Amino acid sequence: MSSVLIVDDNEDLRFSLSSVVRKNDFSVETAASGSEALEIAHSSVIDLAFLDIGLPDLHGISLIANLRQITPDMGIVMLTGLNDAKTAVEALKAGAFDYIVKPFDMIEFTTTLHRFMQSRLMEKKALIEHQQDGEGPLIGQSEPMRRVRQSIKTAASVESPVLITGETGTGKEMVARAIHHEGQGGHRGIFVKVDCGTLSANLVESELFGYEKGAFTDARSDKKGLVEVASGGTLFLDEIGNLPIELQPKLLRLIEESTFRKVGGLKDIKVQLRIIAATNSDLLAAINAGTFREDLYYRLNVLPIALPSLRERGEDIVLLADFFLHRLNREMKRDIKGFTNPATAILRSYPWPGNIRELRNIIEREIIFNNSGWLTLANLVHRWNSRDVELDQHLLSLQEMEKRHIKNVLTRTGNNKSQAARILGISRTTLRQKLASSAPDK
Ligand SMILES: Nc1ncnc2c1ncn2[C@@H]1O[C@H](COP(=O)(O)OP(=O)(O)OP(=O)(O)O)[C@@H](O)[C@H]1O
Repeated sequence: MSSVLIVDDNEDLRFSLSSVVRKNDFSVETAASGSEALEIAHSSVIDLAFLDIGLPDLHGISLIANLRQITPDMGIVMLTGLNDAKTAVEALKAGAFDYIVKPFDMIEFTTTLHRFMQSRLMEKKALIEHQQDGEGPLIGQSEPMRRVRQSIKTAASVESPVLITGETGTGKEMVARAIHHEGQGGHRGIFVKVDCGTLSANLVESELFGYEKGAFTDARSDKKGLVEVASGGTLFLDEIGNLPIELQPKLLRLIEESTFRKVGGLKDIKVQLRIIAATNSDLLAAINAGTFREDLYYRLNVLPIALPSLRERGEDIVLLADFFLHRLNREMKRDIKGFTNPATAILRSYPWPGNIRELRNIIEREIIFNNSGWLTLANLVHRWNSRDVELDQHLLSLQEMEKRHIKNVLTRTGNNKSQAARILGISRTTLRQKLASSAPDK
C-alpha cells in the first residue's frame, strides 16, 4: 500500500482527508505541524504529502524543501487559500506536484490523489521495466494445479509472507505474480523481483536496502533499495536459499517489524510491502547445514505453496504445449497446425526435468526449424539423455515387439491358442494374460 501524509493544523480536516485516503486503499499518516511532518518523513516511506500552506511552525514552501531533502521524489500537493495564486506558483517552483485551493471538495482531492499515484506507479514500473516478462495466464486444470490456484486465492486475501517451493521452471515466479495481481498489492503497488542467487553479499545488501551518501567510497549520493521501490507492492525474493546468512537477520526484521535500515544509515525506515519468497532448494537441509536461519524459515513459511513438477501434472502437459504453440505461432508469425500423434505421446512420457521452461523452449526451437506444418519433436528424442527415459523407450519397444510377435504366431496357427503357446514357449494362461494386457486400445 502506498503511503500518504496529511499535514494540516486543522484537526477536522486531517480526520476527513485521512478517512478518504484510507477508503481509497492507501495508508495514511497525519501531522499537525511542520516538525511533526519532518519526523514522520524521517521514519516512513511516504509517496505523497498534502501540505497546508499556513502551519503553526513553518511556512508550507520551506517545508517542501525540507521534505524533499529527506525524500527527493516525495510527491507534494499544496493546500492553498483562495486568491493565493502567488503561493501556488511558488509551491510548483519549489517542486510541488500540484496544488488545491481551499475550500475544495472531496472529488477534487481524490482525483489529485489518484492522478499522482498513477504517475508514481508508472515511474516505478519504468524503474523495473526489464523485470516485466513472466506475465501471462496460469495454464493448468490438473488436480495439483487446482490446489495451487486455491492457495493463490488464500494468499492474495491476506498479507502474510508466502514461501513457494518447486523444481526449476515449475512456475514459481508466475505464481508469485498471480498472488500480487489478485491481492491488494495489485491495485496500487508494483512487483519487484530480487534474485538472491546472483549477487554477492555486499551487493545484495545495497541492492535490497539502498545506501546513504558516504556509506562507502563510491556512494556519492543516496540510493533507493528495491525494498523501498517495492513499498506499497510486492517484493519477490527468488532463490531465497542463497540469501547470504549475514543478511538474513535484516530480512527477518523487515518481515517482523516492517522496518529496515539503509547501508550506512542510522535511522530505521518503516515500509509496507508484501514478501513472497521462492526456492528450489531444500531449506530444511540448509538449516541443518547452518546456511539458513530457522527463525527466518518459519517466518517465511507461514503460507507454503508447493508447486508440482510438470510430470506430475498429467493432461496439463498437452494443454501447456498447445498454449505455447498457439502463442509462439502468433509471436513468430507462423502457422504450425499442431503436434503429430507420436509427438503428443512423447510430450506425455518425457520426464521434463526443466519443467515448463524446458517445454516452452523445446517448442520454440521446433517451430524455428519446422518446415512441415506439424511438430514431431524429433529433436527431443535425440536430446533425451536421461537413462530412465531411454530405458522406458526400450521397454516400450520390447512390449510392442512381443505384441507383434504373438499376433504373427496366432495368425500362422489359425488362432489356435494351445499351438501358439507351445511355439512361444509359454503356458496358455500366460498367453491369455499377455493377450488381455495387449488388448487393441493399450
Ligand atoms: N502455469 C503456467 N502457465 C503458463 N506458463 C507458465 C506456467 N508456469 C510457468 N510458465 C512459464 O514457464 C517459464 C518458467 O516459469 P517461472 O520462471 O515462473 O518458473 P520458476 O519456478 O520461477 O523457475 P526458476 O526456479 O528457474 O526460477 C516461464 O516462461 C513462465 O511464463
